[in-house]
Amino acid sequence: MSPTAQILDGKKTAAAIRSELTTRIGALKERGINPGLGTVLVGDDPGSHSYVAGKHRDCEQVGITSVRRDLPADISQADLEKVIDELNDDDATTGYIVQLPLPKHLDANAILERMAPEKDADGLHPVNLGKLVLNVGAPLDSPLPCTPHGIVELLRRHGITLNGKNVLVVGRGITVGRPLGLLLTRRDINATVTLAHTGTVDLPHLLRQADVVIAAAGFPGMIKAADLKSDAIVLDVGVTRVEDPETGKAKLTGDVEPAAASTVAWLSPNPGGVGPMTRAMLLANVVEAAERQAGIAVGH
Ligand SMILES: Nc1nc(=O)c2c([nH]1)NC[C@@H]1CN(c3ccc(C(=O)N[C@@H](CCC(=O)O)C(=O)O)cc3)C=[N+]21
Repeated sequence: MSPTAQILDGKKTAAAIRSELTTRIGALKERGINPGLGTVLVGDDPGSHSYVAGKHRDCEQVGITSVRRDLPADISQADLEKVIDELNDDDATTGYIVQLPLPKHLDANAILERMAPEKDADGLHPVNLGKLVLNVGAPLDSPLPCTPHGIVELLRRHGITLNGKNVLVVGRGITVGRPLGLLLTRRDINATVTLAHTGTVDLPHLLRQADVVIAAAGFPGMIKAADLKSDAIVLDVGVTRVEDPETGKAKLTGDVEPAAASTVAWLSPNPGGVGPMTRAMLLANVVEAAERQAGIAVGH
């Protein structure tokens, strides 16, 4: 079957956002403010390395200074905390991220909590997640988590509203599913959200009722085309690295069966969908943090 779904084009949308941000970065620089992103990467996972490299390329493109802190896989909690303290105190770093997941011997929650909340470019600090729960602030006073924000922006810029729709989020991870459920149930978005996870008993039953499916579970092919409504809007967020049997090279695969491209109404491709939007929203968080730190109204 040929593809019939309309494409939620994350690559193109992210490029438009980067271009808007370039203007705001120019305005900041005219006032003598240089937004700067720091990245903290622990260990040598190839996937994490490639994501972090992408973030630095994006920064370069829009005129954000970026600094890398690449640390050995066996770094101690105390030494990693020292790096966090340095970044909190470094005026050149207006925002930074700690690439997740961290090696198992490290306490990721303690690291996130040690970050200065106003420098949290990922929106994953407990204070910023708390503001999301309390429904205050973001994006004016606090950053939103990048992937949930990217999903909302991708839909909005394709003219899709969620008011009154049944949205099924698959996955309860801290970077996507959990905060996404909170964001989509805000009054201004007004979706009815079901949050499914590995303990869900009858996923196909939920899929058949869903107007919108956001798959962020990390299991390739777990969302079957046959279970999706023909008018469904489907966002494929999951990223799993698998080896291409033909070339032997690593490639990225989403959670949605590829056949869905010819059975549903809208589909975000993967790659080329939510991934680029996540990166664009990271840049937006860095710019907004610099605007707040300079006392400029966010978005101006
Ligand atoms: N502290 C933290 N913040 C994160 O935002 C974070 C993280 N840890 N850990 C891992 C996940 C994963 N993630 C992706 C970002 C961009 C793409 C992306 O741009 N993907 C491209 C393809 C990139 C490629 O081919 O390598 C695409 O979908 O088109 C994918 C995945 C951010 N994460």
